[in-house]
Amino acid sequence: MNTKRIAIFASGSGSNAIKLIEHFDKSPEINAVLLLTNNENAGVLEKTEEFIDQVVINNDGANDGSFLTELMQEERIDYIILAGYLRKIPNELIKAYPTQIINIHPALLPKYGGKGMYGMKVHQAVLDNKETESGITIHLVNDIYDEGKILAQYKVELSPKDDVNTIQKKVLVVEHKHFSEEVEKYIQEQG
Ligand SMILES: Nc1nc2c(c(=O)[nH]1)N[C@@H](CN(C=O)c1ccc(C(=O)N[C@@H](CCC(=O)O)C(=O)O)cc1)CN2
Ligand SMILES: NCC(=O)N[C@@H]1O[C@H](COP(=O)([O-])[O-])[C@@H](O)[C@H]1O
Repeated sequence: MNTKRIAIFASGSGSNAIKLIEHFDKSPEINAVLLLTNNENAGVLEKTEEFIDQVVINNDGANDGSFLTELMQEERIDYIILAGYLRKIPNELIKAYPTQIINIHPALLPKYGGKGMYGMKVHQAVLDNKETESGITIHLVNDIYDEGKILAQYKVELSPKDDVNTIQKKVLVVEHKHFSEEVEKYIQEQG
C-alpha cells in the first residue's frame, strides 16, 4: 500500500485528534499530515501545534465545498477523519471523497444521532432516557448527519449512578481505545 495521507477535522478539545496523531506517528503506511478546525479557540490547536500542520477556517469556509475539496486535493489528502468536528461536511467534498471520510459519534447509532446531537447533548439524551448502555459508532460520512455506513460499534455499560460527566468519561475511554485502530484497519482494507 502506498503511504496514505490523512487530514483530521476537529472543533473541540481534541483528545481523539491527539490519539490519532500519536497512533499514526508509529505507522509506516499512514501519515496524519493536516489538522483542520472551524474553531479558532479550539483546544485541539494548542494540543497539536507541535505535531501537525494546522488550518483554521471560519464557518463560511466550513460550508464551502469547493474550497475544502481544493484544499484536500492540494494537500494530497487520501482520507479525512472527523474527530469531534461539528460542521456539516458539504456534499461537494463528500462527492470527491465518497468512501474516504470517517466520523466517530459518541452513541450507538441510529439512536441519538442527527442534527443537534453532538458532545454532551448526546450523553444528556442518553441519561434522560435512562439507558443502561451507551457506546460509540465509527462510520463513513454521507450527506445526512450520522447516516453513513457503520464500520464499528462498541458499547459501555451504564449504571443509575452515572451522570453526563461519567457517561462522557466512559465513552471517551472507548473512543480512545478503538478509533485509531478502526481507522487504520479500514484504510488498510481499502488498499
Ligand atoms: N455531511 C455530514 N457532515 C458531518 C457528519 C455526517 O455524518 N455527515 N457528522 C458530523 C459529526 N456529528 C456527529 O457525529 C455531528 C456534528 C454536529 C452536528 C450539529 O448538529 N451541528 C450543528 C452546529 C454545531 C456548531 O457548529 O456549533 C448544526 O449543524 O446545526 C450534528 C452531528 C460532522 N459532519
Ligand atoms: N456528533 C459528533 C460528536 O459529538 N463527536 C464527539 O465529540 C467528542 C470530541 O471530543 P475530543 O475533542 O476530546 O476528541 C467525542 O466524544 C466525539 O465522539
